[in-house]
Amino acid sequence: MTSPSLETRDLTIRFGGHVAVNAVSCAYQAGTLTAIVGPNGAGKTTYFNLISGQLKPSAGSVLLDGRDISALPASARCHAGLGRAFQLTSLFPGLTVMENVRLALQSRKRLGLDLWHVWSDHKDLVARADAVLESVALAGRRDTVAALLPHGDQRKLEVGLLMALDPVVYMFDEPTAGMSVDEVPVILDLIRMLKKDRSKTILLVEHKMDVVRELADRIIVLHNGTLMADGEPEAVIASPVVQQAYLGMAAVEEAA
Ligand SMILES: Nc1ncnc2c1ncn2[C@@H]1O[C@H](COP(=O)(O)OP(=O)(O)OP(=O)(O)O)[C@@H](O)[C@H]1O
Repeated sequence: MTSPSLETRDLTIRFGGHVAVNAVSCAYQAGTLTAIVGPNGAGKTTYFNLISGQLKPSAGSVLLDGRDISALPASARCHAGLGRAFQLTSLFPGLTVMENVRLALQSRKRLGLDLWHVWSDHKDLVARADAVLESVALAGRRDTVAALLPHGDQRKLEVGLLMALDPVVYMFDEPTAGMSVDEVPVILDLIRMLKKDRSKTILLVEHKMDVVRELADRIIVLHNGTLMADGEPEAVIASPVVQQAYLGMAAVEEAA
């Protein structure tokens, strides 16, 4: 087996006396989508926050391509290749769709204040930004101000910004939450498209078991901050302990 692109080792965080994530060790391979499931309060978002650097662990480490990134702040982890979708908070609402993507491409190349490079690379950036907009089906909206986009298109733009950063690892925390019935398939199509790139590792926190079942190559289950199941979707979903105690019969019936 090839070395994992992302790994957590004994990752732990305590809030006062409460252990929200408890010694979670897990390795994630390129070319796989892992769904992280578990009941409310299981520690899924906290685990994500520890990986992306929004929270500092009480113990344990995070490795990206074998490098220990535990001491890096969130912004440096992003530059190192961890791409996390934050629902709409990463958009510049007053800029156009094209300008948003162009800025994301520039930030990846760390061109921010180097005016000569900004100028000489401008045409290349615009061409690449157009390619990103094409892949997220927003080419027709390139000159629209982001704030004026319908909600579903804003979410597509957010995925486009993430793609512009070309991360090694994509992290989605309930990407379809709050979306209308029409918008959900659009985001799921984008995740399916990202999955085709076998060099990428995708982590997905998702409550909807039908979505998990369709997209996941592997499911891990967190409960009370502890990793309590890990394996292929069918086996994890079918395991009695997960069905009865942790997913709830409603979720299991929905997935059937
Ligand atoms: N900053 C914090 N301070 C104190 N407790 C916290 C903090 N963040 C999370 N927790 C607690 O840690 C536990 C795990 O929360 P978390 O949000 O990670 O669960 P989750 O699995 O993502 O839940 P949900 O599915 O409802 O989003 C909860 O008991 C929560 O109250």
